[in-house]
Amino acid sequence: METLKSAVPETLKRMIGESTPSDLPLTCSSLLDFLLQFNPFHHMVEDLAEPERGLCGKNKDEALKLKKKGNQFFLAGDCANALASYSQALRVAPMDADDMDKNLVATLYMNRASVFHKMNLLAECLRDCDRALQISPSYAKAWYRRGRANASLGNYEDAIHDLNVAKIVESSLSGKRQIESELKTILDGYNNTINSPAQHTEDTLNILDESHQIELQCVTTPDKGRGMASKNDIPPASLIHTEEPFAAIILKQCRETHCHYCFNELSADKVPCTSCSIPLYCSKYCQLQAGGVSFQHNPKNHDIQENLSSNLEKHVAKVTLVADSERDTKQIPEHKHECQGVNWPAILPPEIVLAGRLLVKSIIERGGSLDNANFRQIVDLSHHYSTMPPESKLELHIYSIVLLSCLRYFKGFELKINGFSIEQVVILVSQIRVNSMTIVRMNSNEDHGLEHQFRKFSSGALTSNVEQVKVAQAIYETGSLFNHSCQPKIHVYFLSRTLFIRATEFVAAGCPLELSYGPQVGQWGCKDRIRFLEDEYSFRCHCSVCSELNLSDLVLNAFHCVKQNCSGIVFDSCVLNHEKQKIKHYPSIASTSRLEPHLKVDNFINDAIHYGGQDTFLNSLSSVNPGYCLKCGSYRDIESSSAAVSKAWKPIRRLRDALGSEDVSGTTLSDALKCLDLLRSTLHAYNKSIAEVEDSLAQAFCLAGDTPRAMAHCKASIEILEKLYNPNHIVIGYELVKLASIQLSSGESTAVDTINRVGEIFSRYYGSQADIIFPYLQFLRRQTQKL
Ligand SMILES: C[S@@+](CC[C@H](N)C(=O)[O-])C[C@H]1O[C@@H](n2cnc3c(N)ncnc32)[C@H](O)[C@@H]1O
Repeated sequence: METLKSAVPETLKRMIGESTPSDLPLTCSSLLDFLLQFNPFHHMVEDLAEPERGLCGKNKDEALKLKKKGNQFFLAGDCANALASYSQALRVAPMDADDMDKNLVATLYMNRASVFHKMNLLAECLRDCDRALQISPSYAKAWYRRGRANASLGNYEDAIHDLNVAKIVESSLSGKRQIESELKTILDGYNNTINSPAQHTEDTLNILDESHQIELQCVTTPDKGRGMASKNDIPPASLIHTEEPFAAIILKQCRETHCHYCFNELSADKVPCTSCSIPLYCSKYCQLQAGGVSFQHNPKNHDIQENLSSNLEKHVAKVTLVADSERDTKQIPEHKHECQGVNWPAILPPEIVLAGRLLVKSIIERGGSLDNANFRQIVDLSHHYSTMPPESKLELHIYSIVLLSCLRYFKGFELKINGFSIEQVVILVSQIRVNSMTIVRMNSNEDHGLEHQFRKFSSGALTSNVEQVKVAQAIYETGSLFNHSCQPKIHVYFLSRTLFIRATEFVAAGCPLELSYGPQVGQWGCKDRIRFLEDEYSFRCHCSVCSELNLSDLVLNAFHCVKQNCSGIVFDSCVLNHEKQKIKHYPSIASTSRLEPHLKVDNFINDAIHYGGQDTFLNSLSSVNPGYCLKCGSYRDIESSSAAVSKAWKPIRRLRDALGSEDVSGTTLSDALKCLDLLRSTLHAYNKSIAEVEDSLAQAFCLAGDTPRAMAHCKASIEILEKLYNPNHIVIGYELVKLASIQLSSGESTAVDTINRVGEIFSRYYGSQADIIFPYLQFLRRQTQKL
């Protein structure tokens, strides 16, 4: 890329750097003309797109080496390494390669099944046996292994069928004898079970959610362009929108850990792509959805069928034939055009590969090429091409030409490279930058212990969400029309690839439905939020809370009045100037009619600070200087106070490090307590830093087994959060989970109320899916039954 960038003549670079969307036909075709006569460009495209040069193809020799390694590990009893070697071998093994008269892939699945069996991972073992048998239906060892795994799972009828088929297809006498003895043991076990009373099986959780009749409409405002609103009132916790992505792509850091189609965590029996060595899937279903039916096995069922009873014949068909539901790909396979063993999907940035997916899908859907006279844009989404830095515009031009050149190697459709098609890709990537959503997953949580809950919720900054992993980037056509608010009333989450949007509060008909793209009120001050949105999303936030005064923005980073019994606020110059600017820019702040009750200054005047009314407050804010108390006018030296605060953070950081290593000494704890006193006397009572320190101290006392003090600090942090956020905010829910775990470990019955409140908060955000996304909620409820 650097070679191409530096080779572009300066005049062309400038032209591209200064271009607007209407200049694109010219800039794109000029750059194409230049690159076409520049040899390194052709070499680069060949390296990326020629299958013979690709490193992402299958490789039989490599697979055989890995298989051998796997066998050695297995024999030495090293299951973890055997598993890793077989999985890697599966990734590179060509689907049609044979190894000692057997299909290599089938053998590898079978070997991996043996490892799973040894590790007692029986469901994984069964799935791998099925995969081996779908390729080689007369694979005796796979039937035998399947039978034993089924027997261990108590599926005796299946086990007996499996072993009967194994006996028929096994060629050696000793093998047949071994199977017979196994069959006898299983039959004995089976006879015992049919004589014992039937077991009650639990109903699986019904995850269907309530569906309110909510009708959405697209509305346009001058400040934010198009946005979504509802035609009717929306009660809290209602599901307002679900959608599948138009196209999606896994992020590079999750390629080895998450399924490349559904983005859930990969299980141990992951399945590779059938034609290249890049994607990994959690199941055959995902593999087929993403890659399409690219490799057809021709299982020779008739080899064994003639010796089978009709019962066994049915059993063999059930196991070896891929179910139609799996084969039936509902959408255009996203990975198919990338799947040539070529390098470009692994090397180009994800947003460019995603643009390729969008482009291909849209060409196939329209059943033609890109040279359509009526063709405006691939998707109807907004972009900020004009405001991009010149360097980004140049990169975007080059990447678009490289992407189109790579896609031409795919034979599935016709693609011309010209000013028009390049322009389409440049705009498409610009749209992806503004509109793509990041799909996140909660970190898996196998340990449901109370202490673990506490630590899990304490990790990271207090107000950040529970450990979330960014797994994929996706374009949702309707989802992209939701604008941003720093105090949203709706919430986004994902299950597999599906987007869910739910109202967390009541939303009146006609009100904008806005979600949070980034930080919210209470997380960062207004100035920082605005800068973040400008840097990351290239727009100046015009949400209602950024144009109004609100308690969180005012107190989040404020100082305490020097008079300890005065509850006044003291601002530093930065915050004060910003808030004054707000008043200047938004004169309507002075009109109480725009103020909604929650967290607005109005409320907080009546609540804690008693400034004598909105007007008085606004007047004092406009006239006060940094360092002076807004209420009594006393002066605090902000410079020395800030220095004292940053000094106080040192012992707090030590405490956090100690918490990380779970070894908090008495001195560390008492130093941190002294710092808390200092922070409390220097910072405003609702300053978020105090809440964060209270939270760390709660954690430390929890670790030390001093639950009463842990509880007091946890409650103190909740008290502050309740001032910064609305009472049903998920951040308070997270903190309440910590409180509940402390209450439970000290046997307090108040835990029941806390957990009920947590349940209410979480269901506003996730509806009945809360229990699926946060399994520990059920765990906590179960713990209360022991009280
Ligand atoms: C994902 S799109 C939302 C739909 C977009 N308004 C449209 O007309 O297609 C994001 C863009 O909407 C605009 N936008 C969203 N929220 C905004 C806000 N709070 N203030 C100003 N502009 C906003 C910005 O231009 C942003 O880049």
